[in-house]
Amino acid sequence: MSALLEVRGLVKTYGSGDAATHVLRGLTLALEKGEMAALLGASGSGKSTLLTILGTLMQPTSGSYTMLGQDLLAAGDAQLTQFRNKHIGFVFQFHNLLPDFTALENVLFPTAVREGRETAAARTRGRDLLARMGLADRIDFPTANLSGGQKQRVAVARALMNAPELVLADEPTGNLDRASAMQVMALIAQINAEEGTTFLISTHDDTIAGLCRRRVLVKDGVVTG
Ligand SMILES: Nc1ncnc2c1ncn2[C@@H]1O[C@H](COP(=O)(O)OP(=O)(O)OP(=O)(O)O)[C@@H](O)[C@H]1O
Repeated sequence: MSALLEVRGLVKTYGSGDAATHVLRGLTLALEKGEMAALLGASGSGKSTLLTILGTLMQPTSGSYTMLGQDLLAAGDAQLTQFRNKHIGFVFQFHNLLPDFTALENVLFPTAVREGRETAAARTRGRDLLARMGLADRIDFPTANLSGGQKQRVAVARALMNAPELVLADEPTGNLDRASAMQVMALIAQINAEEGTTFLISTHDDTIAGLCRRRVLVKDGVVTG
């Protein structure tokens, strides 16, 4: 495996003065290409903060961040947007799907908006991903009519649409029952094995963490294990 990303000495402080919350206190973490890692830590330890910074959606207070050889803290907004669209996928606990649109439209939407058009190749990839998520018979269903587990599988397919090197998942199984959670994790593991996509998955659930090959524990603002 080779290096995908590295953050060093990451500090994130929200607010200032008496109201300051010191969340990350010099955190260092490297992820290799093809890793599947669980991100663990008590509530409020900074997991979402770290995922948001890794996703280039927020700047740290200080520290360094390189991914695929690029210094992402030196990049401008337009450059970051382009980098994020190409290389990073996101899955959240609340999937943010458009309920009136079909599963396929939801998967294609971000790519179509970015490119200003919807290509045949994109439709083929979207259909293929939904089929691999076990949703071949739900491709043309409005997502409002899908179960929670099915919706989350659509969200995983959407995150994978551009074949990103990195997928950041913030409690992706947090509101699913055990069977659906295990199904989503099995599909993530399959994509990890087949496409070499790196996953960093925050979770409070030991069983979910046990399905990942590596555990990253955040405590007192640093990685402790
Ligand atoms: N925008 C913000 N402004 C001020 N404080 C914030 C902001 N976002 C998060 N925090 C604080 O930073 C700390 C870390 O929050 P974060 O959401 O990163 O933790 P977490 O580990 O993801 O928690 P959980 O497991 O409960 O989701 C918390 O104390 C939170 O209240």
